[in-house]
Amino acid sequence: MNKIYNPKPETWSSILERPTKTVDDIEATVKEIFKEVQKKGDVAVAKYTSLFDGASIEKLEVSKAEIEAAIASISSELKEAIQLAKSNIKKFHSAQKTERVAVETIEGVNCWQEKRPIQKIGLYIPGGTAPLFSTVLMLAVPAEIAGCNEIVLCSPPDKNGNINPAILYAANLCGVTKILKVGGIQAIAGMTFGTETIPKVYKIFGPGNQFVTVAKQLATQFGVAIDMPAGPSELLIVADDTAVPAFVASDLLSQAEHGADSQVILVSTSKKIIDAVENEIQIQMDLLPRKAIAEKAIANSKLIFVDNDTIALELINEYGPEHFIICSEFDDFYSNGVHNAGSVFIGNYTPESAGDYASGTNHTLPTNGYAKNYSGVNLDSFTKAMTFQKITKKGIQNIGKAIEIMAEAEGLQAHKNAVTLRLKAIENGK
Ligand SMILES: NC(=O)c1ccc[n+]([C@@H]2O[C@H](COP(=O)([O-])OP(=O)(O)OC[C@H]3O[C@@H](n4cnc5c(N)ncnc54)[C@H](O)[C@@H]3O)[C@@H](O)[C@H]2O)c1
Ligand SMILES: N[C@H](CO)Cc1c[nH]c[nH+]1
Ligand SMILES: [Zn+2]
Repeated sequence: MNKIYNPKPETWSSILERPTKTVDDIEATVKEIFKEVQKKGDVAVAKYTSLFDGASIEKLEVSKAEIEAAIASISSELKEAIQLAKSNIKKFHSAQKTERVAVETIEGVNCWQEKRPIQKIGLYIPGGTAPLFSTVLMLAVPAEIAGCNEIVLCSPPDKNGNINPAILYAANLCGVTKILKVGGIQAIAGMTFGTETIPKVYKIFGPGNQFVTVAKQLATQFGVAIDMPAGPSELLIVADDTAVPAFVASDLLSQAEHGADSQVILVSTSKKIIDAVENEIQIQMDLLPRKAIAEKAIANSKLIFVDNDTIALELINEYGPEHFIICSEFDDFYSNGVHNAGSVFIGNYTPESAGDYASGTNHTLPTNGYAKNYSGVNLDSFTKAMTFQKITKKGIQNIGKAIEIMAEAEGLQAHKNAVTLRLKAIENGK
């Protein structure tokens, strides 16, 4: 890991640069695959599934028999763990429901806002190097609460053409309506244009590698909404002498093991903690089954010493991490002062893994600095806010003159007439 002491603010952006490929590196491939899927549908999907996943798929859609076999293969221990996580995710996301907002802005002018579910949605569940069935819970549970009625799920098949049984189990448990064996760019293209087998959706959700993330961004150019760019995982920890080095190292490794392009950063006001964490990382990393992956991410990662908490907070807000862990005596200072982070974890007993699986918060979060302008997935991600209004005769009299004057000033006579005709009708006793 690179240790950096008191970096100057003008060097922060280069020090904190993400190790991910840039959009430009990937865009040409994404565009080519989109074009082909749009033109050739399932044939193109099959071609790219064979190329990138090494699988030859006869039937893209997962059958009932495959789902039943998956349910039977899951241990009762895992089923119980999934149930506990689902229950907490459901509790936290149900509490995010907002009431209908209704206001009489002026006598006779009634305005209100109501939420409506997005009817057709697509969920992308990563499966390249680890089958992230926990992501099914994070997306399908709030989708069900919101009332989305068509929930399509895409996940890459393994070489034998199968999706991991835990993904199928969780999808079935959470009301997914169609499961398709397709991943990567070809899955996002399929849900964008629709193919013979993959339904076209209105909004695509879910994390993925850089190929998936760039594909989701391209999908928006074809009229499909996306949740946000949720790419390779990131974690920034701020720790002082009250932190436990072994805990801090375990958290950093938990996100490093996602992928070689994950980024983990420690910011500290204590040189002692930096050295102790560095030592612990080496000890713990050697024992990990995914050591080869974690090692690459750790090689890119940074241990940064700063003189005080004010500088640390500025640097953290400049970076905008997906996950932010606070292990500091001054946790209120950091939690009140952080503006740019996807999800915040406070205290020595709040590992990031809790949010990944079971505490109840959502783990689909903005990466690559997008925490500066995007929220993570939440209940509102699955709804649209629609406004309504009903105006009485008294109401149009109250606002009519203002509308006429404003329409006239914009040079829009027809707008003005729509009010004038009504005001005259009221004057004439109609
Ligand atoms: N931000 C979040 O909320 C969040 C949550 C969970 C996971 N993640 C991230 O999701 C990612 C999952 O990545 P993954 O790779 O394991 O699974 P994935 O399902 O995202 O990607 C696998 C697919 O990528 C495609 N692909 C691979 N190499 C390619 C190439 N050279 N050209 C074109 N397409 C190619 C293949 O089609 C393959 O099916 C990780 O980076 C992890 O950190 C992020
Ligand atoms: N940490 C990931 C989000 O960046 C989510 C996840 C799923 N499973 C384990 N972790
Ligand atoms: Zn994780």
